[in-house]
Amino acid sequence: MNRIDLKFAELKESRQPAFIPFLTIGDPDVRTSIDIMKQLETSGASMVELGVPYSDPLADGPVIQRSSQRALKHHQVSIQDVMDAARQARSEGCKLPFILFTYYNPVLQYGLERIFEVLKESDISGLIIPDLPMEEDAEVRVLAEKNNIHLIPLVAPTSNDRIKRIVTRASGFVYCVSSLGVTGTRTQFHSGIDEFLTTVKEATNLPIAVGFGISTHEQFARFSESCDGIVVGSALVRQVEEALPLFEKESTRPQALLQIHNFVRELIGN
Ligand SMILES: O=P(O)(O)OC[C@@H](O)[C@@H](O)c1c[nH]c2ccccc12
Repeated sequence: MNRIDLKFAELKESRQPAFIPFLTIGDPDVRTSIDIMKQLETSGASMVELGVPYSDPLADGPVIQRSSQRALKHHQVSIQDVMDAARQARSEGCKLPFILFTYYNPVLQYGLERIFEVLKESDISGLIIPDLPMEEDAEVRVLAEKNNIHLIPLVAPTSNDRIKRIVTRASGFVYCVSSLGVTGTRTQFHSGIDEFLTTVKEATNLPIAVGFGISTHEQFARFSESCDGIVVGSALVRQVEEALPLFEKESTRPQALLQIHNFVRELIGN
């Protein structure tokens, strides 16, 4: 058990879905990311995916690609910087369960043994590595289990007979990708999305979360029926992008955070 399990159990009691935002840490700077993390908690987030900016985000659409470029424009934002940001947010009272979101290359460079020790020290409860295939995840899974960190797998509508194998090794929750292709807001999802979600739900006792393309309350409500959690990245990152000029001046930062608050309230329903 860790913060992620406790949060899902709490939400199950109140029959509410988890709202799981994704944020590129360091966009536009780490201090602002920490302020946004705290705002997200106030506004109703259940846990948060802390994105490590990456120069080659293959699975990301234009909004998150731009966000990574902004974060990396002025300075390197490493896995260590993101874990330090998580510690800082925690020390400032943020109680959200944290999920480190990173591509595999930076993990290998950081060091597999070391990353799990520091994740644990940083009170980060989950890890998502979108480009780590199940066939290569044995060593990572062993270290994750040893450190009580959930290695959260992604399953796609095309996973088909792999779904069973992926979910039997899952931990924390299963991240169901709603559509094929890259991240980014969408008006429609994969044609067999509902059957896909049912298949995953039937294959595991773990909570299932859905992500990719969700940006409106109507979409959020629709998936609240069949999923235990809903991930929203690009639509939120877009809000950060639009609020950049307000974040730049101390006097207008509260207005920037209020814009993010209003977006979240509209998305998840007041
Ligand atoms: O951005 P969207 O369409 O709301 O999807 C969530 C997504 O951003 C987040 O979970 C994520 C960011 N980068 C990724 C790469 C692969 C899979 C998922 C992700």
